[in-house]
Amino acid sequence: METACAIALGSNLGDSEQTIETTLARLDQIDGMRVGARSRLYKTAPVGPPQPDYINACAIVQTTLSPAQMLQVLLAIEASFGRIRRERWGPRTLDLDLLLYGDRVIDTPTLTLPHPRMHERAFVLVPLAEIAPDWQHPVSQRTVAELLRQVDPSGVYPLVA
Ligand SMILES: Nc1ncnc2c1ncn2[C@@H]1O[C@H](COP(=O)(O)OP(=O)(O)OP(=O)(O)O)[C@@H](O)[C@H]1O
Ligand SMILES: Nc1nc2c(c(=O)[nH]1)N=C(CO)CN2
Repeated sequence: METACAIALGSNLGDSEQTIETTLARLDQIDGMRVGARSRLYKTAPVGPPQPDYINACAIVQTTLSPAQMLQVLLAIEASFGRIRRERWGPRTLDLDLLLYGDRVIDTPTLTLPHPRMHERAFVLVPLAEIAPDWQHPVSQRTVAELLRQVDPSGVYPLVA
C-alpha cells in the first residue's frame, strides 16, 4: 500500500539548486518511492544563526516504505552530499526533513511525525502550501493553508528563472 508523504528540502552551501534537483531525481529512482508534486524553488532568509540564504522546496512522495525506512533513505542522501553535522540550525549542503507521513503521529528518539517545527516555519509552509494546501496536520487538525496563515511569510521568495 502506498502512503503519501511530504518532504522538505533545504540547502545553503554549494550549488543549492543543483543539489535539490539531483535529490528529487534520486528520490524518484528509489524502489518504493515515487516523487509526485513538487514545489518551485524558494530563496529564503536564514532562520537561526547568521548564515547564507537557503534554497528551500517541498515534494510529495508516494511510498511503500515505512516511516523509519523513509528517514534512513533521507539521512543517507544527506550524507552522500557530504553534510557534516556541526552547530544546530547551521549551514548545510543538504537538509531533508520528513514533514508528514499520511496522518501518522510518531514520537521516538529518532523520528517525530509530524515534524515538530514544520508548523512554525514559513520556509516549509510556503512551498508546502503550493502543492498540498488541504493536507490536514494530524495533531493540530489545521490544514497547511491554515498553518501558513499563522506565520510571517516575509523572507520567502520564489526563485524565478
Ligand atoms: N520528521 C523528521 N524528519 C527528519 N529528521 C528527524 C525527524 N524527526 C526526528 N528526526 C531526527 O532529527 C535528526 C536530524 O537533525 P538535524 O541535525 O537535521 O536537525 P536540524 O536540521 O539542524 O534541525 P531541524 O530538525 O529543526 O530541521 C535526524 O538524525 C533524525 O533522527
Ligand atoms: N531559511 C531557512 N532557514 C533554516 C533552514 C532552512 O531550510 N531554511 N534550516 C535550518 C536547519 O534546520 C535552519 N534555518
